[in-house]
Amino acid sequence: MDFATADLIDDFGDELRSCETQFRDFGGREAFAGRVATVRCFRDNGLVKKVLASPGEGRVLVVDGAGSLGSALMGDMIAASAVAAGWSGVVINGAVRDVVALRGLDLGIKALGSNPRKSAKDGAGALDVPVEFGGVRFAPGDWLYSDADGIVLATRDLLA
Ligand SMILES: O=C([O-])CC(=O)C(=O)O
Repeated sequence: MDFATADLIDDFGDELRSCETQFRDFGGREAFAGRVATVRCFRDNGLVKKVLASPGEGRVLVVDGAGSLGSALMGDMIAASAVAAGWSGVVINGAVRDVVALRGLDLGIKALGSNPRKSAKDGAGALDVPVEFGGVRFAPGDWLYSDADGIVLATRDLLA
């Protein structure tokens, strides 16, 4: 997959949404793209764990953790299961942990920061609902493109 988000913005302009959140890159894959699946949760990663263990088919999981840095919503075990299941990337409006190990995984990972504390696993939250942060709405089925410059969203596959 060969793209730059800056070029996509130049080429497609107002058709695209771009996220204002200043994420950090934690994964071994700097550029990633795919259709969006979503989870909304708060300091509970039961749903994140379940979804990332199911077939990813090249998609990107967008997790709205309400911006909480109080506990990690993904660590190296869950991230490794995402690689094995064929996910392209994970965007987390929240924290991760096992930062050193995450760097070695062939997965795009953007998150706000890290916290060694783990989250609850009750599975509280919602699956495949539209979520909003950084001034943009992430809807299931959208196309997401992410690289070092940031994240852009489209309603269709811009690279097709
Ligand atoms: O289990 C968790 O909550 C997160 C974690 O540490 C992992 O994915 O390895």
